[in-house]
Amino acid sequence: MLEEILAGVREDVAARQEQVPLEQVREAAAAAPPAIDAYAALRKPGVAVIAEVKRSSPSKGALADIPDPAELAGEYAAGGARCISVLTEGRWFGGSLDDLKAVRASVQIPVLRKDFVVSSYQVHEARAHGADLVLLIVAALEQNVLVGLLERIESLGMTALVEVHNEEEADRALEANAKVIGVNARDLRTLEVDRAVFERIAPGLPNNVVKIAESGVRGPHDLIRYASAGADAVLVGEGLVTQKSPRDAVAELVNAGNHPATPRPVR
Ligand SMILES: O=C(O)c1ccccc1NCC(=O)[C@H](O)[C@H](O)COP(=O)(O)O
Repeated sequence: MLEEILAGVREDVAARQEQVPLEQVREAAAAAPPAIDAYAALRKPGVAVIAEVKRSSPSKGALADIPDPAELAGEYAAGGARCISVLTEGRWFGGSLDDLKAVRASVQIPVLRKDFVVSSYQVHEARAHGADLVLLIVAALEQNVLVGLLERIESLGMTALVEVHNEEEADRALEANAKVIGVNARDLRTLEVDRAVFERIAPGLPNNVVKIAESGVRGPHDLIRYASAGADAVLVGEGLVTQKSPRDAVAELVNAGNHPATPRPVR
C-alpha cells in the first residue's frame, strides 16, 4: 500500500513542480508568517489532541464529505484541540494544499501537513501554505533523505513529526535527531491497526522527545490506554470526522486527557 501511495505522490509532486518551480515555492515559504512552536504546544500539561481533517482513507474508503475544512478545524479548536492535522494527499485521502491554507487561516494553533513527504519541494510547499509541523514517515525514506528533510523542516522554523512503526524505525528517528516522534498503530503496508505497538515502542523513547500515539483512537478509553504508555498526544482522524459533533468528540478526549486520574508522561 505504502509503495502505491508513494508512486502517486511522486507523480503529483513532479506535475506541481512543472507548474510552479521550486524557486517560486521557496519565495512563498520565505514570505509566509513565522511558524508556531508546535513542540512547545505539545509539551503543555495534559494529553494533547491532534485533530485530523480526513475525508477518506485507503483502509476505510469515504469517511466524511468535509465541504469546509476551515469550519471543521474551527470546531476542533473550539473543542480544545492542541493542533490540527490536515491530510493534503489527494488520490487516497481526498485532501489538498488548499485545505491546508484554509485551515491555517481559520485557527491560531499549530497545523500539521500530513502527507507522504519525499522531497524538499513539499517542505517548502508546506511552509508556503502555513504549516507549522510536517510529517516524515521513516518507512518511506532512506536515512540520508530523512535527515536532510528534517533539517530542512527545522531550518524553515517548523517542527518535524517523525513517524515510526517498529523499533528499528524508532532508532532511525532518534539517530536523525527527531524531537517529536509519532508511533503509528497502523501498519502502512498492511493497514492493520495494533494499539500495542505504541505500548511497545514509546517507553524506549527519551523523556525530552514528544511522543504521539497515531491511529486507532475511537474514544476516551483509547486515549487513556495510550496515556498509560506515555503518550504526550494522540492523533485522531476517523474517530472525529465520523461523529455528529466533532467539537464535542474532541472536547470529550481533551477532558479525558486533562483528567487528574489520567497518567502523565514522565519528563
Ligand atoms: O488511514 C489509513 O487508512 C492510512 C493508510 C495508509 C497510510 C496512512 C493512512 N492513514 C494516515 C494516518 O496515519 C491516520 O490518518 C492518522 O493516524 C489517524 O488515524 P485514525 O484516527 O485511525 O483515522
